[in-house]
Amino acid sequence: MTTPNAITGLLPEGLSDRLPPAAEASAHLARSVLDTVAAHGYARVMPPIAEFEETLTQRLKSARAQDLLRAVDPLSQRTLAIRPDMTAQVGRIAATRLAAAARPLRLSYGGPVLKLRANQLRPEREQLQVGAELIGTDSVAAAVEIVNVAIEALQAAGVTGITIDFTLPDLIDTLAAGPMPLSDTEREAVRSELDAKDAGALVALGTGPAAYLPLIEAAGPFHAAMDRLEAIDAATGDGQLASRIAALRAIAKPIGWDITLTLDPTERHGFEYQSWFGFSIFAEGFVGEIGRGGSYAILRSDGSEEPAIGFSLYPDPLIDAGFGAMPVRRLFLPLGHDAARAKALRAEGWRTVAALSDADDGAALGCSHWLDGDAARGY
Ligand SMILES: N[C@@H](Cc1c[nH]c[nH+]1)C(=O)O
Repeated sequence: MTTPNAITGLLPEGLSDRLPPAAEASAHLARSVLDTVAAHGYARVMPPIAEFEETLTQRLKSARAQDLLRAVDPLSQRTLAIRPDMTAQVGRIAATRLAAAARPLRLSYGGPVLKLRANQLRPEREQLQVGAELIGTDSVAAAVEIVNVAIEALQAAGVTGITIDFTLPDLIDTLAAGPMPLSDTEREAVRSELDAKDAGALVALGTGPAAYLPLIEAAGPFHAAMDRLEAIDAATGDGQLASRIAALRAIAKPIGWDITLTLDPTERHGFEYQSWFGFSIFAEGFVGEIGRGGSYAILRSDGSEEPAIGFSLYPDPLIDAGFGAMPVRRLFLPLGHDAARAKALRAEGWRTVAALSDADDGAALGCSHWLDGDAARGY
């Protein structure tokens, strides 16, 4: 007979517990990011963990029905989904309950999100997401603010070796509809070959698709890649890209020398609903992105669109690596200790662990010190 999960404590794949001290480090890191964005005027919202499936998937322009963890709600008889991303929820709040609030509207959020499938880079399906959204504009000034607040939030949390990889999520669509025409099927094929950076396969698609070949080269360290992108724009003789190029340069300009900038103009992995501008955030020593952001459009109930821009951080790998950990001083209080002295020590930042019986062992309970009369003594 197999043991029921209720007894083994087995959790579903990709879901796990955070134990001490990582659970507290996680809360501390999230607090640090939220405090940084709050200092820049972003006010926190707390959307629910689940909502009607269509409100999660239809609020942002170009968002496709995603892989969602769904359940039929016995109360409403409607399909609910657990949020895989909070940006659409913030968009819903901005478009409905905060529709009359002054723009630009700055909102922040933090909480768990659930991805239906884990990937090899991130086996966890539940992830902490902390971010900020600037609603009412997706101007260059807004992009400068969002990128810099994201960097500041990570730096305040102690992260170093940050790389920002810029992308132009709707670049292929813009070029295909203008100077470098493609049919719909060609466009999909060009996208996947550019994703794979497969020059041979791109050329084999025909002359229309082959025109996109130079874009493979326009990836890498920011300034060199930007020069190549400019050359592509000049060669198509169209200047369609000129405003995007100028915008990217303006966004890059105020970013500190200690941040590495790269450009991957056709990167679209993870940029499902972002429009003219997107960026991924990497940190040295971590595989895969630790954050992502960009411009997008929120659909209002009357069918009109509102521009917005924001970023989300996924700090779990940072927490696993020890970021957010706080040095704590734990003080064991033996039976019969001086309660007033213990209270005073707590006010000084000590964490106290009071004995409940003679059998309690402070050192075994993780205390570094014990209260001996008035004094804290090390074990
Ligand atoms: N929520 C997006 C990033 C984003 C925030 N705002 C705009 N884009 C993500 O997690 O991929």
